[in-house]
Amino acid sequence: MTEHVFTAAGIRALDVRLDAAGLLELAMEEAGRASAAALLDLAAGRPGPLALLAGGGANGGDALVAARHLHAAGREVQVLAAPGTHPLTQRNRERLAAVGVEVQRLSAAAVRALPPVAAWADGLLGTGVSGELRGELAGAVQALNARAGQGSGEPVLALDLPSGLPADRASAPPLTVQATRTLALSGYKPAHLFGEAAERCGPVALARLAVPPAWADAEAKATRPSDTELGAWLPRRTASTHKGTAGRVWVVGGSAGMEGAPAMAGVGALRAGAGLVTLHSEAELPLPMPELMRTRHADLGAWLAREQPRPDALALALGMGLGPQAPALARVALSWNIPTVLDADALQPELSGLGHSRCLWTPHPGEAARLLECTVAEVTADPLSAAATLQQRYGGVVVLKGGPSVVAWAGGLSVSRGGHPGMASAGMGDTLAGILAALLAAGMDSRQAAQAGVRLHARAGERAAQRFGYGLSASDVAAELGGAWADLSGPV
Ligand SMILES: NC(=O)C1=CN([C@@H]2O[C@H](COP(=O)(O)OP(=O)(O)OC[C@H]3O[C@@H](n4cnc5c(N)ncnc54)[C@H](OP(=O)(O)O)[C@@H]3O)[C@@H](O)[C@H]2O)[C@@H](O)CC1
Ligand SMILES: Nc1ncnc2c1ncn2[C@@H]1O[C@H](COP(=O)(O)OP(=O)(O)O)[C@@H](O)[C@H]1O
Repeated sequence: MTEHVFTAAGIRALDVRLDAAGLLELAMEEAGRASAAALLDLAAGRPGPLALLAGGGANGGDALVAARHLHAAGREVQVLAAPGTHPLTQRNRERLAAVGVEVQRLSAAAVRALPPVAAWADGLLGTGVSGELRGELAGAVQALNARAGQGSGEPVLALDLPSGLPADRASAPPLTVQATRTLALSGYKPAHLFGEAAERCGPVALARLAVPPAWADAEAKATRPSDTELGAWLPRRTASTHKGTAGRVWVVGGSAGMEGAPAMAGVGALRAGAGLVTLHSEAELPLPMPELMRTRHADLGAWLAREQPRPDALALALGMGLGPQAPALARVALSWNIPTVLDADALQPELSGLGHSRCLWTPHPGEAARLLECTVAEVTADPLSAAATLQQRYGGVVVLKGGPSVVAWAGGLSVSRGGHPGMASAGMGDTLAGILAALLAAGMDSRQAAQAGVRLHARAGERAAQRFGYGLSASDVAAELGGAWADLSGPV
């Protein structure tokens, strides 16, 4: 099932819909029940009470509901709460009192004074945070981090978000809760997925809540498609498929000293099912697999100018190690209007506006910063917005690579799952460019090819990491593509 990624504004809009339908209170009840279950799981095997911290807003309401469910399950709870500002939070505080649970006033001193606990729930602040933490919440968060970080072993479950962490950004302010785990409510937020913010969350689990899918689709900023959905898009071979119909890929790249990049792209294309892969270069390229074909050109520009796009299924991957002539060659390739992946040296600002519906741009954050004429930090602080802006400026479909990668098309965004930190090594992006070209050559549309190709690559990385760990190389990842394909779509 598709998961959603919401900004804080998206959650506010969703809450307005829930409220209008009389469902917001039920959603808080569900959030609290899921939080109680997640806290029990985190505390499993640890002695002592469960401590719940509640802020004044709806995030605090979730914590108070969780406390009621834990109490009903026979667990000892210690509840520290700020005065309720949200009506549902006040109501749940009254309900907690009615079942006999005492609520202490939240303060840093009260956090420090609690006896050893089995685990903490941080329900101080969720998507409603604005600015740096202030007042008693700042003190309480410092006291919590000090306790949990001082070898007490007391784990912290963040409800929706670690308090103080803005939902929409990958960067993190100096003071936020450092969570052991986070339970995302309704959907993921950008902070759960990217950069330093994701590190403050720890591993993130999702509690969907009973939100109608159409509302989630309407209010989400991005989706996170499941492997089953992506696998269903992958092309299927039949007994009558032959190499000419499986898809033909031309890789155009390489220059003196950069001979490996197009070769890696070629391997990626072959391993992703392309029937015929030819490397075109002015340089003498290595052939890491004898199944690859290679044509050396005296002048790539003159060759491309003479060539006509073939009528048979053909996709281009252009730019890997190509050097300064890449943008001029990319211009010619784009004028052919055939499925094309532009990578590495072909990712240049002068190509702005030239993308078409069958072309993919595959920048890493450094290349994205060059294309957007901004800093890398600006790209990585908000990868969803950066990918959307790139798509608007360049056209076609954009794959902003990273852990995770973002795919942007006209009118939509998706975030990839999985991958492995060992994939931060040379040639990994070249392999991806080849995979994407193979999927385009097999007839997939560019949006689906981008989403499925990025996940195939990430899945192959996960599989290769089981064997090679951090010593992962792009060739190891390519070798796992067949297995990754089977994981997504079942045996071929
Ligand atoms: N559909 C869903 O997913 C559902 C989500 N739900 C939950 O709702 C949560 C969002 O709740 P929310 O909008 O009430 O905001 P929330 O995070 O509690 O913060 C507001 C409070 O924080 C305070 N405050 C703000 N900044 C501050 C600062 N820097 N330093 C100190 N204080 C600061 C602010 O005070 P004020 O600024 O008003 O003085 C106000 O009291 C969401 O994360 C999820 O947990 C479910 O319950 C229902 C369905
Ligand atoms: N930490 C990570 N987690 C998941 N995937 C990653 C991670 N680091 C890098 N990758 C993936 O590896 C690839 C690296 O691409 P790129 O930087 O272009 O490599 P190169 O230019 O060396 O070929 C991208 O597809 C990216 O998504």
